[in-house]
Amino acid sequence: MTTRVLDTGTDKLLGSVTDGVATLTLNNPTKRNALGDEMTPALRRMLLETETDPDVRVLVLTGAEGAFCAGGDIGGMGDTLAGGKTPNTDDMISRLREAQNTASLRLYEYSKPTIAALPGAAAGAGMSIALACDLRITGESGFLYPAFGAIGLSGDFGGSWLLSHYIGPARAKEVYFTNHRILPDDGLALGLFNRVVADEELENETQALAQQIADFAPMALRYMKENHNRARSTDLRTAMNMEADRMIRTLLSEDHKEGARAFMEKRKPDFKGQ
Ligand SMILES: CC(C)(COP(=O)(O)OP(=O)(O)OC[C@H]1O[C@@H](n2cnc3c(N)ncnc32)[C@H](O)[C@@H]1OP(=O)(O)O)[C@@H](O)C(=O)NCCC(=O)NCCSC(=O)/C=C1/CC=CC=CO1
Repeated sequence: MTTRVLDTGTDKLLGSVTDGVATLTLNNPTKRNALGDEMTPALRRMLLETETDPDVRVLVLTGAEGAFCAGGDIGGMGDTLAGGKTPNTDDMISRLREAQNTASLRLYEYSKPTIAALPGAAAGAGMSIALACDLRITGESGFLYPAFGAIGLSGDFGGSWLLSHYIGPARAKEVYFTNHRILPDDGLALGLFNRVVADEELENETQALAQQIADFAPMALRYMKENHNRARSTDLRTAMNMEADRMIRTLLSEDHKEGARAFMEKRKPDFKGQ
């Protein structure tokens, strides 16, 4: 096992790569890892950097010291979105759109599998970011919590869209309207959590799952993700046409040849990402 530390440029975001798995840790524990002025641009940069890093096959996003992320920093997010100037609605909308696109949308469209690991609260934009990941694994102390309603806000970072798609609009609206905390067992039953594990097992279980996925062929994983993401916005015929297109591309790949050879030779395949 070899671990490479990533230079994120700030101690508000920690990063490392171990055997094909990049782990980014939101690190602002006195504020439950709220997104602040240093963390958000670092996250944006590291998502781009890890996506293009050929050593990275799976991304894990987590939080330090018992929380995932408490969303925007309540004390400072208005000023940040105003760019330190007198608030101007259009400018603030542009800045928020940019922030959402470079976090939630980037994660949703990230060309490699992503896993959110929740050691505690994923609240506000933190919940949205967790929902933008492909898989969610939570410790017993983890939960999803909109938080917006409690402070007079409507919601951002794609949480409304994602939750509505995952659990249906009526249930998603109720979660938002009543500011309901989705605890591990409920989240598991709703299909929002893939796994619930003991808090002390969260890191190991997440790395084991990530490692299992990282052993698969990167091109196949990328196309699987695209097939599933696009399925939401298309009809069956179009979805099957796109499946066929991606299937043939993987069929012609070196990794498929290696996979087929390994099957015949009754050994584990060694996928090179070609
Ligand atoms: C449910 C909680 C996340 C965790 O509850 P708990 O574990 O009981 O912890 P607390 O005692 O409440 O909090 C510990 C300390 O952390 C501070 N803190 C927590 N969240 C934030 C935050 N978001 N911003 C700033 N500081 C925060 C809290 O004040 C405590 O500090 P002290 O020890 O000094 O007292 C719970 O903390 C909670 O509900 N938090 C608020 C969630 C929330 O409303 N988030 C914002 C939603 S809006 C949003 O996300 C919007 C944007 C828009 C702009 C840009 C970027 C992103 O999002």
